[in-house]
Amino acid sequence: MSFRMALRTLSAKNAAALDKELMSDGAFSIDQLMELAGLSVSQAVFKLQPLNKGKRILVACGPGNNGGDGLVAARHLHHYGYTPTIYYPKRSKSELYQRLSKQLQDLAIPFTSDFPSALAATDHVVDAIFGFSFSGEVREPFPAVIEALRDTKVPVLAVDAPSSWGIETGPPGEGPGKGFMPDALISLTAPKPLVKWFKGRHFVGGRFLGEEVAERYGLDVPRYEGVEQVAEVPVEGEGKL
Ligand SMILES: NC(=O)C1=CN([C@@H]2O[C@H](COP(=O)(O)OP(=O)(O)OC[C@H]3O[C@@H](n4cnc5c(N)ncnc54)[C@H](O)[C@@H]3O)[C@@H](O)[C@H]2O)[C@@H](O)CC1
Ligand SMILES: [K+]
Repeated sequence: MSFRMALRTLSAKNAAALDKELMSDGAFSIDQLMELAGLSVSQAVFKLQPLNKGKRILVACGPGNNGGDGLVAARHLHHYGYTPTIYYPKRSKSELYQRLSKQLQDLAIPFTSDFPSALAATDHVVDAIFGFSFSGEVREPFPAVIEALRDTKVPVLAVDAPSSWGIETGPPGEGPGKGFMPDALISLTAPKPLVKWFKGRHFVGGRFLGEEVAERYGLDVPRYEGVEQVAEVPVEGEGKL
């Protein structure tokens, strides 16, 4: 395979443990981590879809923290000059999500319940449906959404994982996600084992990991340039992160 670099990966179990540790011993709040994760996602969009190539960004959000990253990214994208639209069919009732949604509403960012129409009228899609806690068969209302993402010609950026892929096992052999290969992926904190099957542009974001924690979890901290919140994983032979 020509693409994958030797960045060490983080299993779903360790990703959850690391999150927990950052929010206990690490003294981070979920809001902070999500803000930094979403900021990274917005910067990956900026690299993939410069403003002069089309400003309409459809952000598909799932019910968990992966969806939260999408909500945060949409807010940043608005401030960069994009026109985001949110598809968020299973809204979390938690206070954090209500605040993130309110912030978007105050910016007059539209929420849609008609995913196919929104997809037909966008320049880029952010797949923030499921991340490292996805398991089992895709439940309603998401199968049709995953199928639409699989079949669309609009470029798709997946957040942390292509939604419906197994975190350790990669592309599903059946179901709506069979054959789904997003154009780009942004891994948060560290790539998950599924990256070994991913073909496309690959970024790492979530610039909050210190060397000591990274070492303990057996991870590499990517070489972020200057103020960048994302680092692109180079094609093998093009240099090392
Ligand atoms: N340390 C990090 O890297 C950070 C990661 N964050 C994000 O948090 C994500 C993980 O968030 P969560 O643990 O909340 O989980 P996810 O957002 O991955 O998904 C969990 C949600 O999806 C639902 N779900 C799971 N399997 C399903 C299925 N088969 N069909 C339908 N619904 C299903 C669950 O009921 C739950 O509501 C990461 O992937 C990343 O995007 C950030 O928000 C914070 C910092
Ligand atoms: K995703």
